[in-house]
Amino acid sequence: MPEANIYDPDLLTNRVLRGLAIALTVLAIVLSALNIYLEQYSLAVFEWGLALACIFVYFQIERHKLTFLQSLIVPYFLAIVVIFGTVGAPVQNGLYLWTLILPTIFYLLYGRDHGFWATLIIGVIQLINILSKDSSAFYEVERIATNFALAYLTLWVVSRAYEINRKKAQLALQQLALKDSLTQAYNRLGLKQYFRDAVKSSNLSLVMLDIDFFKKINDDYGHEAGDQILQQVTQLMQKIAGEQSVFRLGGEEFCLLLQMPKAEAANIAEECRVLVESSVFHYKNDTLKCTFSGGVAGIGGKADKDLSQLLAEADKKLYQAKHNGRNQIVVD
Ligand SMILES: Nc1nc2c(ncn2[C@@H]2O[C@H](COP(=O)(O)OP(=O)(O)OP(=O)(O)O)[C@@H](O)[C@H]2O)c(=O)[nH]1
Repeated sequence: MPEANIYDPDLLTNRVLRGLAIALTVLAIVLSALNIYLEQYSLAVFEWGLALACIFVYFQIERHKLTFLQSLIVPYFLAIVVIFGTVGAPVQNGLYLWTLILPTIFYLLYGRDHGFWATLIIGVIQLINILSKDSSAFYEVERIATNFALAYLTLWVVSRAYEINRKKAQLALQQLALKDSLTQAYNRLGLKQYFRDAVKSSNLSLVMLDIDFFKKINDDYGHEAGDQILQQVTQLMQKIAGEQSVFRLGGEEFCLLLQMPKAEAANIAEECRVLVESSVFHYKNDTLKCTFSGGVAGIGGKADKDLSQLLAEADKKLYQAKHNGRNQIVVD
């Protein structure tokens, strides 16, 4: 199942970036004013650059137009300002301490792998930076470097652990939202997400399926028996079509979304139909039988239909299958 795009403006990463852009704009303007006062003009120029970059990124997020490359501007600009600031300023200014916020920012915004490499490279540069300074009667740069390295490593480990667990929790929640709780098949929302990605490939087919006389199963054996049939029919279809391809639309209605031409999709649906028809379902001391009907619709060479058109077309064929006596798949 595809994941949501991380540059979706409503996602946590974008909110973090927006907050960072606002905070850094204010901070960069204040610090640049201070640096102009202290006659550190080159640093002030960098800080003005950072403020402008933050304003640009903020408006890109607001306009829902931020690209991945643009999202890199603020954190990397900040890292460059901190690195150059450390090079230019005496170590007792403590400017290098700003390096400590970078692991959290990189892990939160770009995830585990990007976070790891950015944290490693920036950490090594800053350590060399600090060690290249001269010690004085009041401080030893080796001690500063050791304390910096330890604090940086601690924040690195915490940021990494946090990001790994946040990602796991996010994926678990996404899965929960996309799945039907009774059958564990993907639900309508899952279908929409899957379709959005699958539609890029040609030869996409959708089979709409509906269990025959399901109301009678409920009436004769009870709702619990009906629930069990829904679960077992799902498993049988997943066995043939694959877990990713089976969606429960609601009630006793399912669909299969298959990346193949209509004729092949009809064969898969027919295999499912034969398997369900030949299966015996057990509920307490009863043995039950059931069948389903299906209608197949397909997308041609280019993506010429949207999901609702495809569903409507498959639904029409399903209606024909019901009308023709049920327990069959209608393609044309
Ligand atoms: N057990 C169970 N029943 C459900 C669930 N959702 C919907 N139903 C029942 O499914 C039945 C659907 O009945 P109908 O729409 O009349 O369809 P049918 O009896 O299958 O008849 P045809 O589709 O025309 O073959 C209704 O009785 C619903 O109460 C569910 O989650 N569990």
